Amino acid sequence: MTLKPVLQLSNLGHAYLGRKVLADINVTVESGEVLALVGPSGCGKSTLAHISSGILQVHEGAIERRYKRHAMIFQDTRLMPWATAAENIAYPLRLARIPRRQRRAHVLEAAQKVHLLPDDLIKFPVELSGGMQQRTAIARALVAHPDFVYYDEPFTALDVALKRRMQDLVISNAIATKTAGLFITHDLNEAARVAHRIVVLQANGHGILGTRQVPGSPGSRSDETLAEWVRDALRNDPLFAQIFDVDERAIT
Ligand SMILES: Nc1ncnc2c1ncn2[C@@H]1O[C@H](COP(=O)(O)OP(=O)(O)OP(=O)(O)O)[C@@H](O)[C@H]1O
Repeated sequence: MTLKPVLQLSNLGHAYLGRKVLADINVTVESGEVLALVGPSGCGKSTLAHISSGILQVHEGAIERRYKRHAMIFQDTRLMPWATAAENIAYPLRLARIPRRQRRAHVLEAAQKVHLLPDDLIKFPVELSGGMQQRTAIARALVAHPDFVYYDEPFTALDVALKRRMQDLVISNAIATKTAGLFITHDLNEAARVAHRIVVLQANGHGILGTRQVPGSPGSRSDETLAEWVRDALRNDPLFAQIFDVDERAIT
């Protein structure tokens, strides 16, 4: 029996005020697969994630979602400043009307996954470091056990060491829970580290330029293997040249 993709985008397109940003997008994400989406700035990556997740309405093409529950992690953590870390993490559980006494155990479990301590949980976002805030946002995304996660450049603003730790968190969670996802990033090193496959989106709403399978699987690749693969991709694979060659200002 062949498994059906958990997310299937067919001939998806989108325009803002008549200006085409996405066209002919055909993407599938298989069960347990993390698919990275890279492309030049302004090529429509976030728009694609917003349409796929239902934040934006589909105007052109079709989406089949076969996952049960999705979560989103953004670059901006979008934590509620008036609520403690624990209350922020518990928010999806409140929305799902999980009784208060059950929420605590779920919050503690999610906090443990991202290495937040009980002392951190009683703090407000302003009292947490940038890394702790991002951990809180990841815990909030994972608390309701999603089987699909949209990552919209979640770690772009973080320094190299912190970015790596956050990537490790999402990789280990995705492996442990077989969670599929769509991971948007500007960073080919990040894409190669967290994803099984990489899709490159073209600028000017011209659709998908190509797809590459990254050898091995996330979490099992050595730093050397990854560095070599990325170096080779940037030097010898024309698919990746445009990520760095095209600038949003050139888009007409
Ligand atoms: N609500 C909107 N109204 C009008 N234009 C928009 C809107 N949102 C995005 N755009 C434009 O659509 C294009 C695609 O934007 P989008 O944010 O999806 O690209 P992106 O690839 O995620 O960009 P970046 O990598 O810089 O985050 C951009 O030119 C952007 O300015």
